[in-house]
Amino acid sequence: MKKHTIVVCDHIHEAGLEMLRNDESINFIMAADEDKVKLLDIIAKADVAITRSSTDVDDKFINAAKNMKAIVRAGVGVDNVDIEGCSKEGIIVMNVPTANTIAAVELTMAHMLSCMRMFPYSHDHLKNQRIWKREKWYGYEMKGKKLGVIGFGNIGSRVAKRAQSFETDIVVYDPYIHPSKVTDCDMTYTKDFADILACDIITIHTPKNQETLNMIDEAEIAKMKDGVVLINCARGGLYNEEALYNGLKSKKIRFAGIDVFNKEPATDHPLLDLENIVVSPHLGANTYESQYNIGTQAAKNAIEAAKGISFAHAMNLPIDESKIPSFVKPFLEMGQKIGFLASQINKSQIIAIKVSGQGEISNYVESLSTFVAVGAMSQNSSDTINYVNAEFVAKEKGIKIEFEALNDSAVFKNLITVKLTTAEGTTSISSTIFDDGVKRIVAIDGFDIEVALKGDMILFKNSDVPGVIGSIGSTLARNNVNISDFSLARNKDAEALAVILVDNAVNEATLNALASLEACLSVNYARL
Ligand SMILES: NC(=O)C1=CN([C@@H]2O[C@H](COP(=O)(O)OP(=O)(O)OC[C@H]3O[C@@H](n4cnc5c(N)ncnc54)[C@H](O)[C@@H]3O)[C@@H](O)[C@H]2O)C=CC1
Ligand SMILES: O=C(O)CCC(=O)C(=O)O
Repeated sequence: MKKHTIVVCDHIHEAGLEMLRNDESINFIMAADEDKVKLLDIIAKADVAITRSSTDVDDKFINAAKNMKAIVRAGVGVDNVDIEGCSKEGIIVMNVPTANTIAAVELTMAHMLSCMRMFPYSHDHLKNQRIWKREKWYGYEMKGKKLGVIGFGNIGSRVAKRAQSFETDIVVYDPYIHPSKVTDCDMTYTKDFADILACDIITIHTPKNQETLNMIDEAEIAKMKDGVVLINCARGGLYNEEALYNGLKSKKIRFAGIDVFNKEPATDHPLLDLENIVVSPHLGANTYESQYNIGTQAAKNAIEAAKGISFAHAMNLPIDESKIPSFVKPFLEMGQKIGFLASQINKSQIIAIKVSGQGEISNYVESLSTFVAVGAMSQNSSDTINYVNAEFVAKEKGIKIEFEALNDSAVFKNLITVKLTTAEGTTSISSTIFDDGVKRIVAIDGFDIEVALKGDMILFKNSDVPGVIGSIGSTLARNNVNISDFSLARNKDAEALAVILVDNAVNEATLNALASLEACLSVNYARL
């Protein structure tokens, strides 16, 4: 079996490392403690890399990453990843967008309250200097103050909600959202940045890019209230650091809470010399819960990307995400998984891939076909297949990719059907996503079946005679395979198909034992 190499470039949670170690198809290399120059040699072998903010994905990294299919940024911000450079080399960039949201929100609140009450300073006075001087430590209340929130995404919106419970008035600036997202929460939405500058406390939660770099500079600080409090737990440089220093020094800015710096590590930064600043060394994501979530999600996404099953939260897709409604992306991911599944059921040389869409998803069937092709061609290919090169590789291999929009389904709001034709014949799989968000297969080769699209799956086709379910169950039990879900369907030709989800990997001997059951017509095994 060809092993896929995943290199972990920065520290992630042990649970994520364990997932990489335990997957027999993964060659896992831990390089978090390697010197960044040596790392360049190591990533030359990598199919996928997992990075955090300590590893810059720059031109040196990209040039060294000769085999790289994908990079998983184990966190949100991708400002240290050259996404355009990656796209040119066909490298998919993925992030883990919500796993550390709460950690970052709560750290922001800690900074805000620390600034309002100068808490770390009074703590230091008593604890380290043994001075009891209550009259020195008068702070301010959050109640009745105006908090300006720049960026109302996952983190900003939750910071705003938490501050609201302190009876703080919230003013939000985020030109990329619908104002009702803010006004529905009884907060004020503004398009005028001056309204933010007029607040008592300002916190920023945007990505760092050309538009947001130095968003708060000398001119903006000059327009602020005297005694304003500024918080930055997003990225260094969103507040110009020199302007921030000057504002704090002159006491125009009363206090600042800063988790992030333009250049990190920042142990020698002039801001650290000031006495009206609370700092932390980029700890936004540092909770046990968040690191567990990020580590395991990054590992799962890296494994799936290495195998070509899916590229969750890909940021450089061949389609403009801002032009597709949010319901489409999970269908694209599902399409890739279905392609991958079909290629495990029908293992011969691929001749054609046809994708049909019904419902609103039919408007996106061309993009869907690219995702299905990536999934289908990844299984038995020594090439690196991704969204960027899938069409080209298919053409080279003589694989025909077709797509069509069909009339709405009588049953499903949205339905996609993938037909994979190989030298052995055609396999057809239909799938949908129900309102609960779970991706489900609803038909395989004409059998109407309902089964979740995940995990280890045995597809057992048999003549529809009594006693088959029992003998499948006892064969699996004898081979220590635990069934987690069993779905059964029949067709009009007196045949039945069982799709059995199992808890652990199934070996060749077990599959042979199933194949030898009297009524068996075929057995297939797929791993998603
Ligand atoms: N300190 C830390 O350890 C952490 C820092 N972060 C940083 O926080 C940032 C925000 O994270 P999330 O809320 O999860 O991202 P998100 O993508 O959910 O939200 C970002 C929001 O900023 C808005 N935005 C973009 N450009 C803007 C502009 N010019 N003006 C106003 N709003 C603008 C977007 O419309 C979006 O609503 C990340 O990009 C990352 O850099 C995230 C996690 C941990
Ligand atoms: O894990 C990290 O590198 C810090 C988290 C962070 O800054 C992010 O997720 O954007």
